[in-house]
Amino acid sequence: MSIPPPLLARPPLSRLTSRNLPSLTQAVATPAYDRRRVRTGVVHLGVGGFHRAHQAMYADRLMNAGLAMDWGICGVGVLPDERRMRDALAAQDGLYTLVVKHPDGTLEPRVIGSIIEYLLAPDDPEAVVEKMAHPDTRIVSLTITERGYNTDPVTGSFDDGAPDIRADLRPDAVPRTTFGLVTEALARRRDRGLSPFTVLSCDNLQGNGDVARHAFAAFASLRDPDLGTWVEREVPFPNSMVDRITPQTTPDDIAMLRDLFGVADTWPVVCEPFAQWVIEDHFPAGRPPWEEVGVQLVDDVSPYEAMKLRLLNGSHQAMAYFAALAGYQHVHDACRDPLVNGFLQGYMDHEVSPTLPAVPGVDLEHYKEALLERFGSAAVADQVSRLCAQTSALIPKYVLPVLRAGLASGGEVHRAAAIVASWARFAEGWDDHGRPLPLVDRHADRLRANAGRLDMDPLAFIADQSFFGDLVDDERFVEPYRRALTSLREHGARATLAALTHVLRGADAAVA
Ligand SMILES: NC(=O)c1ccc[n+]([C@@H]2O[C@H](COP(=O)([O-])OP(=O)(O)OC[C@H]3O[C@@H](n4cnc5c(N)ncnc54)[C@H](O)[C@@H]3O)[C@@H](O)[C@H]2O)c1
Ligand SMILES: O=P(O)(O)OC[C@@H](O)[C@@H](O)[C@H](O)[C@H](O)CO
Repeated sequence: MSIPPPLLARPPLSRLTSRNLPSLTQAVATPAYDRRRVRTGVVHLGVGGFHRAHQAMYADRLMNAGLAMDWGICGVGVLPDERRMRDALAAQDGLYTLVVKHPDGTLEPRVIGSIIEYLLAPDDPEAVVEKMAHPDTRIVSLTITERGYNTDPVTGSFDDGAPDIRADLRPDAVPRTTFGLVTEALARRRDRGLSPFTVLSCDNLQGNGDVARHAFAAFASLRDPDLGTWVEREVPFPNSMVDRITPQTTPDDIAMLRDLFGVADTWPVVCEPFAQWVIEDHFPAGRPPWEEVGVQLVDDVSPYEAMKLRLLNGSHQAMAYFAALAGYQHVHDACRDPLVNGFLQGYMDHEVSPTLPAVPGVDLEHYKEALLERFGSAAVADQVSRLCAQTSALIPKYVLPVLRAGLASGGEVHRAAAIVASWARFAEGWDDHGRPLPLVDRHADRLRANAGRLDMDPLAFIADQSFFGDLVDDERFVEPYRRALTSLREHGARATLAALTHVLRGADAAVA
């Protein structure tokens, strides 16, 4: 672990490349293995911050232990925006720095070497398809975000009407989407008599492997019904739970690495110390020995997923809009506000926990305490704006299942209703100080239009069935939602949290 700032002397500056690795200061860990010996076994779609802080880090750990040299990663960018990542990695021989930020301010930089190739699908889709079709490729993994699966948030059905999907389904289409690319590779493997690769989803979705199976089989069936049946039957799609808070890289992170450690890296990644990966052990084509580096291989990942998605990601949603409305930029600042902190604790204890199954080997009370500590890390400085982005794909997955379970069991739902109200208020576009709040969401126009009608109809936001199904018909949800929304609009986020705390204190005590 490296010395926290201030360092004794400013180290000389080196551009991050293979050739410059020996000249980096010892405070920066570098690959202990010969990268020229690493062979590609995994193709990964969606090389964002998280993949580089998590799966690629585990692969690097294995290689540093002299294991899994044939499980190197070929990164793939599916969207044209990924040209920036391609260029950044290409200029650095695929290397980048992962900086673990400890709560005491200690910084732990490590150069990760496990991504040995990178292909940009919009530039060369054929190369991407052939890479996946190659016999050495045994796993195709994904972090393409929740909306990347093209599934309806309420019904879960595959959105085959999306323009890019329709284009990829045309006869003789040159594949452009994840579905087009992966399905073409699978079809070629089948036609060549090769066994399929395992598709490993690492996105935050309950049953992410099942969701992926459903989406890929649906796409393949639309292309060719026999292929759809083959995908459904033959392609393994293990579920996995992934966890490591990975904020967006900021210019300050780049400057910190340059000034304190002498590394000129155009796109490092920063993250918290905690990392967890729980995977269903279903890899007929083989897998890296992940258990050697702390990954949990289990028969059934669903309890771990439910715990993580509802407690961690759900609490992120519980905090995000209240925090943004109150004017907080960073998660740790919001979490240190006793009103936000108390709201999160109440939500976790009284609304989420009763919906969770027992999780093997996990003490839930300890897990929840640790979460609040993780959120509270000023060193990590996670962005509230990150948690508020693309959340029409998140609220239905993390919060509404808790709300529905509470309604079904006659349990407490006031806080879940207030979270939905905070989202509606956020979508109106202004914080409590009158500053604009950007709405970064694939469905921004629709959400804004729904929120724009709240003056005339307080239920306009939750009447949209594509996000909320029939919840608007349940008065046990509507009544606390309406009250929270009115309070948010008239008194603001903090006053609403204070009022909720006051009102719910009695209810919580009665249940306890
Ligand atoms: N950041 C975290 O703390 C974290 C932790 C656990 C899990 N995750 C999971 O990882 C995902 C990515 O997070 P990130 O922090 O790396 O975000 P990011 O913005 O850094 O990267 C997102 C990646 O997904 C790709 N992508 C987006 N939409 C796509 C689509 N329709 N088709 C193909 N590729 C698409 C982007 O091109 C990019 O490579 C999250 O959505 C979540 O499911 C993130
Ligand atoms: O990544 P998303 O968009 O699914 O959700 C936002 C955050 O809740 C998420 O990235 C967490 O930081 C992460 O899941 C922690 O492991």
